[in-house]
Amino acid sequence: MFVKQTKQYSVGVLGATGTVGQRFILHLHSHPFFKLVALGASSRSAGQKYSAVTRWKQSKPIPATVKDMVIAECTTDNFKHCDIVFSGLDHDVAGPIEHSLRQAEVAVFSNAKNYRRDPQVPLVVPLINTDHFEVLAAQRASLGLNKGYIVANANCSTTALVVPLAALEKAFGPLEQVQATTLQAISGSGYPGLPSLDILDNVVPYIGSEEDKMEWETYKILGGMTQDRSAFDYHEAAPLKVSATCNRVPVIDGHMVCASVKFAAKEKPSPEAVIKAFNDYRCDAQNVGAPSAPEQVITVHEEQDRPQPRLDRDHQNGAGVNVGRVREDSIFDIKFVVLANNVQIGAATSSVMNAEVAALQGYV
Ligand SMILES: NC(=O)C1=CN([C@@H]2O[C@H](COP(=O)(O)OP(=O)(O)OC[C@H]3O[C@@H](n4cnc5c(N)ncnc54)[C@H](OP(=O)(O)O)[C@@H]3O)[C@@H](O)[C@H]2O)C=CC1
Ligand SMILES: N[C@@H](CC(=O)OP(=O)(O)O)C(=O)O
Repeated sequence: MFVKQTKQYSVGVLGATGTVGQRFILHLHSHPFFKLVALGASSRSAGQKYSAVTRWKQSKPIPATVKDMVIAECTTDNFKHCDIVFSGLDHDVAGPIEHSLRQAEVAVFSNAKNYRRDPQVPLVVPLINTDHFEVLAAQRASLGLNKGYIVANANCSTTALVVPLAALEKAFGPLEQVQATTLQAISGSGYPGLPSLDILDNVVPYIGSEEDKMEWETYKILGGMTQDRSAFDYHEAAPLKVSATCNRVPVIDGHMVCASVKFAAKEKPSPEAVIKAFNDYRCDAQNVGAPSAPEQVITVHEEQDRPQPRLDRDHQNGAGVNVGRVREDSIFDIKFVVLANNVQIGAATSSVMNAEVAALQGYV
């Protein structure tokens, strides 16, 4: 049941000074549902004005309503007055901070990896599986909570990959095998990222634990819940097998994934049918009117040399994904390239859109 949005929610941002945190600020400083009331970062930044300590790296200026806000330490007391907290915290510290805010009855929407594997925490890409919010009742019940919960969004490369996979499953049924090779932007590793002497004129064929995350997160996102909606049972996604190879490339923003897909059904769709399925794909975030939802979830580029990070990452404010080069694969069935803005739909936009849908569906 969808509830029409009438109220404004007080929201806070943890990790507000960071790469993801800065995107949160740009999304939230004038949002139709959310009023930004609290900012948190480390003790190095706490007690100081946002503009004084943040190494602001956005082309838009720090919003006037935010620049004089004073950063707080990420304690429960400092954020328990918020209805919603968005977390762009470093994973080294996110776990206990997010947990204690949930215990204080705050709805936490997190970018960090800490709770993604928790069987009662929905791992939600808002362009795909907001129906997984159904498990929140069980999460609250098992912790004795009325309002508090944690919703995680996915790893940025996983997000790029799973959106077209979800569209293919919806149109043509289960997938059997997926092989994915990434070309990931430097901003994925936060600020200041890799030293320029490591990444300029170079490709680094290793990103710690990224391949593992792409493989199992895909199962959880595309997989189902138990029948009673009390937990996720992502091993049910079998017989899907995902193999990922991850590379860091000298691009600032925008993760590209080259994917090859094998369908479970004997009948294989043509590239034309796959393009139609991508074009036709819609999601709940659009259907419920989430303000950050893109017009088009998957934009299919017809030019042979698109999508490209520099040209396409900001299409629709980076809220959808871009696909191109859809063609037959001589070993798998179909192959294509997908580009997603890692700091928008790969991070802050996902959290904000998740919270918008949660608010519209009465979960906040
Ligand atoms: N960059 C990306 O593309 C993506 C990132 N993520 C995840 O989002 C999270 C943030 O990433 P990103 O913005 O890139 O990281 P950054 O390193 O740019 O920012 C980290 C933030 O965490 C804060 N922080 C660090 N230590 C503490 C502490 N002890 N207590 C409180 N706050 C602290 C920092 O505050 P201070 O300035 O005071 O040090 C800063 O605000 C990570 O968990 C990351 O894995 C997820 C998807 C994509
Ligand atoms: N590891 C990703 C970014 C990231 O922070 O991922 P995660 O949220 O899964 O830790 C990258 O380097 O591009």
